[in-house]
Amino acid sequence: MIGAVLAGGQGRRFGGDKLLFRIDGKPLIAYAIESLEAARGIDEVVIVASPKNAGNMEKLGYEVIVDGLMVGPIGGIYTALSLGDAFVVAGDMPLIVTEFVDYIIHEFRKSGKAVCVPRWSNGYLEPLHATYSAGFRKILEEQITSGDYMIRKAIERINTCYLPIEELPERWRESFFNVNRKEDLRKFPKSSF
Ligand SMILES: Nc1nc2c(ncn2[C@@H]2O[C@H](COP(=O)(O)OP(=O)(O)OP(=O)(O)O)[C@@H](O)[C@H]2O)c(=O)[nH]1
Ligand SMILES: [Mg+2]
Repeated sequence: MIGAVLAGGQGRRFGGDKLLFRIDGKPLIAYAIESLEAARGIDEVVIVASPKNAGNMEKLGYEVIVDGLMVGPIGGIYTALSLGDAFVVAGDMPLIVTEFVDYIIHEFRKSGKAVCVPRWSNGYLEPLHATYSAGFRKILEEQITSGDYMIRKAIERINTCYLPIEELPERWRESFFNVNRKEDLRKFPKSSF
């Protein structure tokens, strides 16, 4: 299983180059990469970058695959699945809990379903902290071709393994924390900002 870290955003709310912004000397995206590298269920981590970000991401020394679609996260997932089954996260999630990642991969394999995604009791999904089978690429392709870029809709079209978040260990929830604005860095415990 591939670990895919999406890096095709523009960081508009943050104000540019969010994923390379250093926290305690380390680029924001490196936190997500290292958490995935530590997961037993993940063999290799790749960065799914926009053509614009690809050069900078390669400089970090990690494997990079270019997202030529640029239609949002759905296109990043689609690109990642060209390499096989993938656990997909956003590059702006620095607090990913490795144990939670392995739990989701385990549930994905056990279920035999095309997607395994955490779900809040209000129905909200966490599609950028989820496992996707390579076969789901076909569904994503149909969805993208139709001009609808909502990942959620593609997921709801198929037989999915939903993981009820409120029933899982509470400490795992910090996995979903993502940095969208500069002030979000204040919530980041390791940061002095
Ligand atoms: N590969 C790929 N990744 C994307 C694309 N759009 C967004 N992402 C990534 O998806 C994740 C979640 O995106 P957002 O939180 O909306 O981040 P963003 O687009 O960088 O920030 P804003 O411009 O402020 O919305 C981030 O890791 C982005 O880099 C895309 O078109 N392709
Ligand atoms: Mg975000």
